[in-house]
Amino acid sequence: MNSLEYSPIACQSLQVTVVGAGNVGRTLAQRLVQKNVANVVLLDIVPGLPQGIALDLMSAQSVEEYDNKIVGTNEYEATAGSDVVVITAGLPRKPGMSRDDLLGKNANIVAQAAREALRYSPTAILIVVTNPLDVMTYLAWKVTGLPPQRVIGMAGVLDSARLKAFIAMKLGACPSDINTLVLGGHGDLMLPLPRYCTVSGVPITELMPSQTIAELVERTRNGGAEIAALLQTGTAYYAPASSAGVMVESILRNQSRILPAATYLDGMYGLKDIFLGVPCRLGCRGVEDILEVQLTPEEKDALHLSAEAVRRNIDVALAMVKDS
Ligand SMILES: NC(=O)c1ccc[n+]([C@@H]2O[C@H](COP(=O)([O-])OP(=O)(O)OC[C@H]3O[C@@H](n4cnc5c(N)ncnc54)[C@H](O)[C@@H]3O)[C@@H](O)[C@H]2O)c1
Ligand SMILES: O=C(O)C[C@H](O)C(=O)O
Repeated sequence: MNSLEYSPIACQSLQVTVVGAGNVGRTLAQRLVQKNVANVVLLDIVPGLPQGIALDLMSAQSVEEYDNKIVGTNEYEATAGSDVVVITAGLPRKPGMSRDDLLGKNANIVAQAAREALRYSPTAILIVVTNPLDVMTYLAWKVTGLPPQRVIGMAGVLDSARLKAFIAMKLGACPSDINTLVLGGHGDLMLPLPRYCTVSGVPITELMPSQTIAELVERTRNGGAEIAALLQTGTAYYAPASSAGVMVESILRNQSRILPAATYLDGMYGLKDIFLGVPCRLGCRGVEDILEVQLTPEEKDALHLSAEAVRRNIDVALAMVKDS
């Protein structure tokens, strides 16, 4: 053979659209292609930005040895046929702001992104990352009219991972030996559950005094704000991108991983018509199951308090996008 003539093989690859090519979006895109999870279409409103990042990541292909491809675009048409859509578009908070302060800026961005992306990929599963997370996930579900199991918010994996990191640092343990569970909304009232946290199966309540556990719980609740204050410009993105990445992977590889995520509750945990973080089985149909863990009366009250904080903003968000 003296010439390189490739005959194209008709094959269909998995495709993920990532809306928003900022810190979280571009890092997620990198993770997905480097782990060979799927091809990625990276979309942003800024002309040239997603195209530049895509070209940079394609240039790393031979060095890092991955096969999946990434293209950048400003047009939703180019995202057609995606299996999963992840929305990371929107503003991050600045130090001193709460995530809820982003509602006014991000509601229309998320509503438009969800509608447009689903118009071109009508069978996709939608993962929302933009804050305020639980409200934006509800909004994306409402404006797309998708079955609720196909709309999922990313936060619980991140919050649980932060708690794992803090436990590992405190005990000098290996993070992958640690299991944690954080329920509720992705806000100041999230509910880390020490009773369900273990190191190689041993409850942390047997490994640390309650005062230390209380400090780690508080640090987890403030985990996002702690990083925002250190960075000064922007918020966390490596762990958020990793967290969204494992959710995408569990869906596309039908791994059935049980991961905490914002899902639609219709009676479970005594809550109705709300997206809130609880353990979900994620597979090829999206949320395949929701696990209802046993809660003490105090934990249940705390979960409901967190839900109320989310619920207060849902109507505000819906009113914002009503006429757009
Ligand atoms: N759920 C979580 O746990 C979690 C974790 C980290 C960040 N976040 C949130 O994710 C969002 C993004 O964070 P980031 O750090 O990547 O911000 P960033 O500012 O780095 O990136 C945001 C990107 O969105 C783009 N964008 C804005 N409007 C758009 C539109 N209409 N269509 C397409 N793209 C648009 C911007 O051009 C920018 O590139 C923020 O709201 C942040 O609070 C959530
Ligand atoms: O803290 C933020 O605003 C970003 C994100 O929600 C996080 O927890 O890192």
